[in-house]
Order: sequence, then C-alpha cells, then structure tokens
Amino acid sequence: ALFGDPAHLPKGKVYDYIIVGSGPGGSPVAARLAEEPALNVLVIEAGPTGFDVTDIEVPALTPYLQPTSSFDWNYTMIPQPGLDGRAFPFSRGKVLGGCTALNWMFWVRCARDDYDRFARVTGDDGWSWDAILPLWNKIERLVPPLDRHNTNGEIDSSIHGKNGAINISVHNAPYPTDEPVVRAAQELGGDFRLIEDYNSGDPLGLGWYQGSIGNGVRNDAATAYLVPALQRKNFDVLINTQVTKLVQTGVQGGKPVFRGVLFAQSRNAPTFALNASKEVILAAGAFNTPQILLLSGIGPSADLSTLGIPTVIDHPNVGQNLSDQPIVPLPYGAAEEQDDIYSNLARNATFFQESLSEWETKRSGIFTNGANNQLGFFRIPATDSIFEGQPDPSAGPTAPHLEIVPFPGAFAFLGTLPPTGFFTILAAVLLTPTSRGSVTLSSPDPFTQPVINPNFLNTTFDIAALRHGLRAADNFSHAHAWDGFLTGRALTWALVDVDVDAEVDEFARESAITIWHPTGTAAMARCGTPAEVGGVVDPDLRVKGVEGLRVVDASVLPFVPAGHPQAVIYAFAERAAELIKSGHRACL
Ligand SMILES: Cc1cc2nc3c(=O)[nH]c(=O)nc-3n(C[C@H](O)[C@H](O)[C@H](O)COP(=O)(O)OP(=O)(O)OC[C@H]3O[C@@H](n4cnc5c(N)ncnc54)[C@H](O)[C@@H]3O)c2cc1C
Repeated sequence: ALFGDPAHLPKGKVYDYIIVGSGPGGSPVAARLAEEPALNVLVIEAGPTGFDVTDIEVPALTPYLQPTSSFDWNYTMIPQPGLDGRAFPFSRGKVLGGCTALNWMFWVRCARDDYDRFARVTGDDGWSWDAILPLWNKIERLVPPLDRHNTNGEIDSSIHGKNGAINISVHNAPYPTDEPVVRAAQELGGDFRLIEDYNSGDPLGLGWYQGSIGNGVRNDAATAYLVPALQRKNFDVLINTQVTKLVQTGVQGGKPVFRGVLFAQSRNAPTFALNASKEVILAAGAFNTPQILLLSGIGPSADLSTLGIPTVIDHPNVGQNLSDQPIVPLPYGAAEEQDDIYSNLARNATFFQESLSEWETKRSGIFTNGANNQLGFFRIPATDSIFEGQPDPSAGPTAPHLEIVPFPGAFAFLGTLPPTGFFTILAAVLLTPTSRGSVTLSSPDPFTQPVINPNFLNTTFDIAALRHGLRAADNFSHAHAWDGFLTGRALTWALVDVDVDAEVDEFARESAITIWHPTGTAAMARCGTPAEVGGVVDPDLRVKGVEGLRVVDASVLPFVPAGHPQAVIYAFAERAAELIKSGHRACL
C-alpha cells in the first residue's frame, strides 16, 4: 500500500528489504523483490507522488520543470572555477520515480565498451554488454508512435524488448528541425552519418531520439515499476519521508551490520526507526546516497571527525569520484517563427493552450514528443593532438567522446531567451570528462543539502574536448541543408571567433551547464578493501566492509557512461535484483 505518514505503517510488520529512494535504481529492485510473495518490501521516498501532474506527464513540457520545481531537491552546486566561478541549480527529482519523473527521457543504453569497462574494472563479467543484453527484454516495452509514421531507418525494433516495464518510443509527431537535421546528416556523412539505432551497442553517428515515453505520456520508474507492484500485499511505499541515517544493528564476521534506518518527514517532525531483516538498499542517487553514508559514519574518517560524526568504518572513497557531463547550448537564429517551438510556447499563450488541449483530448501534436527528435554521438580521432600525453578517457572504440543535440527552439529556463527572435539550439555535450568532483557534508544535519562540487572543466582535456564538440556542432550548422532555415550563430555565440581557441573556450566556460548526469560517488570496484582496490561497493553492489547494506543507483557507476544514464541504471537495478534473489556473493 501507499503511505503518506510513517505513523500509519502497519505495526509489527517486518520488512525483509527496505529501499531508500524510488528512482531507476530503487524502483526496479523493489518491484522485482516484491515478486517473491514471501518477501516484505518497503520503499521510503523523500518526495510526493507525481501522478497526474501535467508538467511531469506531458513529455514536451519537461523543460518547464527547470531550473527548479516543487518536485526537486532544488540543490545548487558550489561555484565552479572551470565555469568562470558560476554556481547554478542542480536538478534532482524529489518525487516518486526520482529524476525519471522530471528527466528529458532520452533512452540511451550507451556503448558496448561502457559495460565492458564496468566488467573489466570490477572483474565481474556479469556487467558486460553481452551479459546485460537479455535484461532489456525485462526493461523495455517498445510502443509504436502515435502518428503511426513509418519508423524504418529510425529504430531497429528487433533489438528492443517488447514486454518489459518501461514504455519506450520514437517521436510521436514531427518537429520542424527533423528535415534539415536529417538532410544535413546525409550531406555531411562522416561523424554525422545517419544510423538506424544508437542502442545497438555501437552508438556512433546521428540517430533518432528514443524516449521513455509511451502513447505520448512520460513513463517513469514509479509508473512503470511501483504502480503495478502496489497491487501486492507484500509491498509498501512510504512517501514524503526522508531517511536521515543508517543504524548499526550488530556485528557479523567482524563487520558492522547496517540493517536499520531512521526516517522523518521534516527536521522538526518525529523520527521513526525500522530494521530490515535482510538488507537496506540505498538508492537515493549520486548526491544523497553518499550523504546518507557519511551521516551514518561510513566515509573518510578525517572529514567525519571534523563534523563530529563518529567513524564506524573509514571509507575514503565515499562521495569522491563525482563525474558529470557539461553541456553547452549553442544558439542559432531560425528564419521562421514557427520553427522555434519553445520560444513560441513561452511567448504565445494561445499556441501553448492549443497544444495542451490537443494532447489532452486527442493525444497528438507536439506535446506528445520529448524536447527533441535526433541526437548524434561521435569520437575525437585517435590522431588528434588532444591525446598527446593524455590517455583516451573513453571506454573503448564504440564509446563516443561527444554528443550533439539539435533542439527545435530556445528554452526559457536557460535564461538566454530574449523577448524577440527565433532560434534553433545545437547543444554540444562532453561525454567523457576527466574532471572529478565530490559530494561532502557541511553539517551533520540530514536536512542541510550536501556540498556538491562537479568540478566542471577542470582539466586541459575537458576544455579541449568540449572545444572540439563546439566546433563540430558549428560545422554541422554549415551544411547546405540548413539554408533558409538557420540564419547563423546568434546571441553571444555570434560574437565568438570559432577559429580562436581562447574565444571558444571562454564561451564554453561562461555558458556550460550540467546535463544532470552525476555518477560515481559510491563507485563499484573489484573485491578487496577500499584501501587495496578503491571503490565503495563490490561487484554485487554491497558496501565494502559492511554487512546488510547495498547501493543500487547512479552512485555505483565508476565512470559516467558515454550517453544518458537512466537506461544503464535500470539495467543495473534489474541485475541487482537478480543478484539479491540468487544470493550471489562475488567477494568474501
Ligand atoms: C533534469 C534532468 C534531465 C535528465 N535527462 C535525462 C535523460 O534524458 N536521459 C537519461 O538517461 N537520464 C537523464 N537524466 C539523469 C537520470 O534521470 C538520472 O541519472 C537517474 O534518474 C538517476 O537515478 P538514481 O536512481 O541514481 O537517482 P534518482 O533518480 O535521483 O532517485 C533517487 C530518489 O531517492 C530519493 N531520496 C534521496 N534521498 C533520500 C532520502 N534521504 N530518503 C528517502 N528518499 C531519498 C529522491 O527523492 C529520489 O526520488 C536527467 C536528470 C535530470 C535531473
């Protein structure tokens, strides 16, 4: 059942598993464990439900959930030296479904080499591309587009799951940018060659967007996994409640056991306690999972003692290794008003209302789409001078370094939308950052936000690679296919001499934002103690040196995958459920 108040949880019910957080890490694990009728499963989620919320359900309204919303933790990162000292909001879903309830729904499995590197660094072949492949049948449910257009060349349906938990689909309606983007790709070829499906394991090229959308509605971790599981008597979900600390419940084989959780609805509300009989599973995301570990005395002891938190286990890597991908939106002028969907929606209330009514009454039109219809992945050539004295940070030859994303319009939340003019955005994303940041505590108070430092553009490689991406995106804009559509670089981007490194770099530093893909703050590593082999969790995602505690969320990814991470996290969660059910134990 769904509970809104911890005081109403069934008295005396013993939960085998308590899962903290309901994103793509927590929800699949919880729902799969609840498939075993003998197991009692509880999810504790800090946020409310997002059911029937228009901005969450309507795919094209996703940008309206930025930069802050009532379904968000509304975190801010600390000032970033690599971004000219800027600090800006760092969106994280505080809602059932976690960030999948407010993300941009890009469905990207990422590259074969991303998984094979996970297998390599953990010594566990179960994380390889080939081993994960069958899981897509449990995860994906490929839904035809609502406009029934011919999807030949847009997706290879033979490689996708048909009966899994999450609806995925290609676009449901055309965008004005579709034609020039596809023609530019055909004209330029090379890095921009059209590919049928970037989810084949080899994503290089330009392909059509696939989204976690079905029948014109967002499908998130809550609607896909939790809602069906709530039919089960052995499955409970507690919302609006934050886990504030893990509690040591004993010692087993010389290791502290952490099967207890404390939770409360606010700083001044009563605190409740529960113990899981089998495991606590942290799935609170790349910022809050390390926060909970640190609050519980699992982390670097020097940092903990500064805050007066007794160290239970000295874990130097908790909260370290934060990786995220910077994105730079490049504005180009659009010749025709109707080609800039997002400026029109922001400025023209009638157009907005008509689009919404069309979605509500007919489930058609642009509101059934995600925010764009194509994306391209490409590599920096191995011969580029960027790699002199710098090992290639990508996972291997199938993994891109860079992404370009054409958007049909300019977004108000970026703060770059002037009162007049029409735009197309060609965004460039650095997928393989070498900069590493951290998540730390400024206070032992669980209701104080952790200190978030992604450390963007802190290495020579990162700024040079992003420069390569900005130039590639600009080259894309020069295809003849854009003639009559784009009017050239716009706003402050028009003032940059793209041939001058320093000017391009300065533009990147003053305009990059996060693409919201933080990972790696409780990274998995091979068996052995953290001091020997690094990492926070072992290849089974158990916290090293501790019993009864696992992490299943973006924190465990030791490298940010070269794409968009939600599909990868769903796959990790599905495998985690299998590992838990089978009692698998990779390490002693
Ligand atoms: C705006 C935005 C756009 C994005 N776009 C895309 C995209 O298009 N494609 C893609 O692949 N990825 C995208 N992502 C990233 C993707 O959604 C995340 O990587 C993914 O959701 C992370 O999953 P997670 O389970 O680690 O954490 P989350 O999804 O963050 O879930 C963690 C959950 O735990 C809850 N929680 C946290 N602390 C506590 C606590 N103490 N007690 C109880 N509950 C707690 C949170 O409220 C949240 O519900 C986007 C993210 C954002 C924010």
